[in-house]
Amino acid sequence: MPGSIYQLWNIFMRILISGGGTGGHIYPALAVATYLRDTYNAEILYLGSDDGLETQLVPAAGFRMETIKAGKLQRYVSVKTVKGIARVPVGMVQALGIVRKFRPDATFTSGGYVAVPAGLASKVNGVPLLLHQQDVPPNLSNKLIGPLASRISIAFAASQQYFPANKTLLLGNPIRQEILDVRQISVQEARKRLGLDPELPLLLVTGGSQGARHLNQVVARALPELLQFCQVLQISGQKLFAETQTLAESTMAGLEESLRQRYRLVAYLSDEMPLALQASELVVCRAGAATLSELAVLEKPSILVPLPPALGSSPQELNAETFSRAHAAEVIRNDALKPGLLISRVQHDINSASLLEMAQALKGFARPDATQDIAAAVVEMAQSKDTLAPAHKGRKV
Ligand SMILES: CC(=O)N[C@H]1[C@@H](OP(=O)(O)OP(=O)(O)OC[C@H]2O[C@@H](n3ccc(=O)[nH]c3=O)[C@H](O)[C@@H]2O)O[C@H](CO)[C@@H](O)[C@@H]1O
Repeated sequence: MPGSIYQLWNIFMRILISGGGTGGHIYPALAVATYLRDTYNAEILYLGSDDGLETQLVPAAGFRMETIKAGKLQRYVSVKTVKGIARVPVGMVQALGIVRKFRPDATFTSGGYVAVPAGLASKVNGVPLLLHQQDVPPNLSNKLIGPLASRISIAFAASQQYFPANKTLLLGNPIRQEILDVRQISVQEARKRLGLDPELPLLLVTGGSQGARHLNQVVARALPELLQFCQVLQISGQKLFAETQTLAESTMAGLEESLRQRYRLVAYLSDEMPLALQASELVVCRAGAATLSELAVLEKPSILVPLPPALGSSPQELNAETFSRAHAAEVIRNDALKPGLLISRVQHDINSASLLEMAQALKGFARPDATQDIAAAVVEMAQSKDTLAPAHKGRKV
């Protein structure tokens, strides 16, 4: 509890935060950093890669940042791999210097290759490290620095199998406040605020922060049938907007205007994303960790089309499997997704008790307090400086 004496003490608390690469790694780190700063008055330094998305997002969020040369960790060999390896020792030396100078009381990392030198440099300097695992299976950087961590926070219980039980805490993924707040608004009201029909079921389609081409195309082809019984809000992803629009216009060409009105295509939603999730009856999406955590908190049933591992090293199939095994979501494999199958599944779900069943099962995955719980665990580590201090909530799994 951050009382006044604590806050006085906390003026002197310094926390190093690191995580990079995709928004999927940076946003949770920023959520925890913001909570630590605003609630515990902690001094934050963000350690990022000099060529990552964090160079834009972190200063925009108002945090001090130091950057290093972090090598990209790839499981295959290419020119990039060699260049990446060459950057590793340089980045390590830079990280060591930054940690020595800042002298943090604790470090929090949320994945991405920059987390490796941040974690190593913290360990070398005796700084306790809390490492956050967002997806069900650990990513490469977390596999590398997992053994150095004092604590590991996991988002889903299924991750427990990858880490030692005595230092693992099931705390969930940080979720932005706007998503938590939108629970106060009814589904009908959310649709109204988006200018949609308040009474017609809404199918939300999202391929994660970048969009998913195959998902976009299958949905666009299914529109003439889907629009007979629901309205569709499709988020294509910035780069895929034009091609999705062209396809959707051609498949809807013969449809009467009243049905065409039921379709809305956008490239990306920023402030309106929480409303769009809350307005939906069913979501068709990839199985990224942040998306799944948001669906759980809002109890939104979904048909998950996980990104297949062949397109990179995707943890999404395991994420999706975890949800479907608990009946918290349905799964269609990427290569099995065809317009006919999508139409029949959506039609069946919208008119059946399976939506209620999924909503009920999602409660088991919902962790609305993740940000504050993770922040509290970081503070506890910082205060005790004990690398294996007892869990603040005793929620070890
Ligand atoms: C291709 C890839 O590498 N994907 C990974 C990436 O996913 P990605 O970066 O796509 O992250 P997620 O799907 O987990 O989350 C997407 C986030 O973007 C938000 N959003 C999305 C669309 C939109 O229009 N507006 C908006 O605000 C969602 O609300 C959510 O908060 O990081 C995740 C978390 O480590 C991993 O699980 C994914 O496997």
